[in-house]
Amino acid sequence: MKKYVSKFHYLTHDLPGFSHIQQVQMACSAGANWIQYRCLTKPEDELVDEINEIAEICDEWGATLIIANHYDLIDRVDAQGVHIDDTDADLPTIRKVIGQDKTLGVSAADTDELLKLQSTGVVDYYAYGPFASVVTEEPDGSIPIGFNGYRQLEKLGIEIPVIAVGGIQLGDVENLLQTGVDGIAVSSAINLVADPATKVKEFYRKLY
Ligand SMILES: Cc1ncc(COP(=O)(O)OP(=O)(O)O)c(N)n1
Ligand SMILES: Cc1nc(C(=O)O)sc1CCOP(=O)(O)O
Ligand SMILES: [Mg+2]
Repeated sequence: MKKYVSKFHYLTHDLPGFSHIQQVQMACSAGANWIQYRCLTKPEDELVDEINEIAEICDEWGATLIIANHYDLIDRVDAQGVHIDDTDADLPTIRKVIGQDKTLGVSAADTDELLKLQSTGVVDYYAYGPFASVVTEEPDGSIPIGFNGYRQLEKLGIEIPVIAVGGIQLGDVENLLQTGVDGIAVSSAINLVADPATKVKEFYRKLY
């Protein structure tokens, strides 16, 4: 079943002084229609309450909510889907757990991983990157793929939406779209600036 996948994925981040709930309120009120809750610090019981609070905000604004990694929580939260950052995860099992109606996104760092994911037949979109270096992470040896990395995709016969991710700045958007990617995912370029809501609006103006 083909599912709608937005051209713009806003990702929350664990930040002092700017909670996930505040981030989602900011993004939705600035017009974001696709929110990924990406919390790497809280225990599961706290996650459920926070996700459901965030789900209410998303409902109010008509935004889609995706949760990062915690697919086992899908029956306890009001979210449209999950994003899995481990390419080696057992994706057919995850699909069985979440069901056919939920959206399943997965991260990939090279073309072999993209093709491997495609062969599973259970993924709705790929997040492919990093496009550039990710300022919020320790270097993990992954090589930024740059514009050329996305241009190679046409030859591969990838049929599922590809979302560019990792180190994307506003000024990269036009050139990224020209490579043929279906959308972009952004966290730091919004969450770490003085006026994140204005930045969300600027990303939307570039994308639509
Ligand atoms: C849309 C989207 N893209 C990427 C990620 C997470 O990034 P990744 O590098 O795959 O995972 P970490 O190891 O950094 O957690 C995401 N959550 N969503
Ligand atoms: C957390 C994360 N890691 C990525 C990787 O490719 O390793 S992409 C990503 C999502 C956010 O990226 P940004 O903050 O640069 O927008
Ligand atoms: Mg990463």
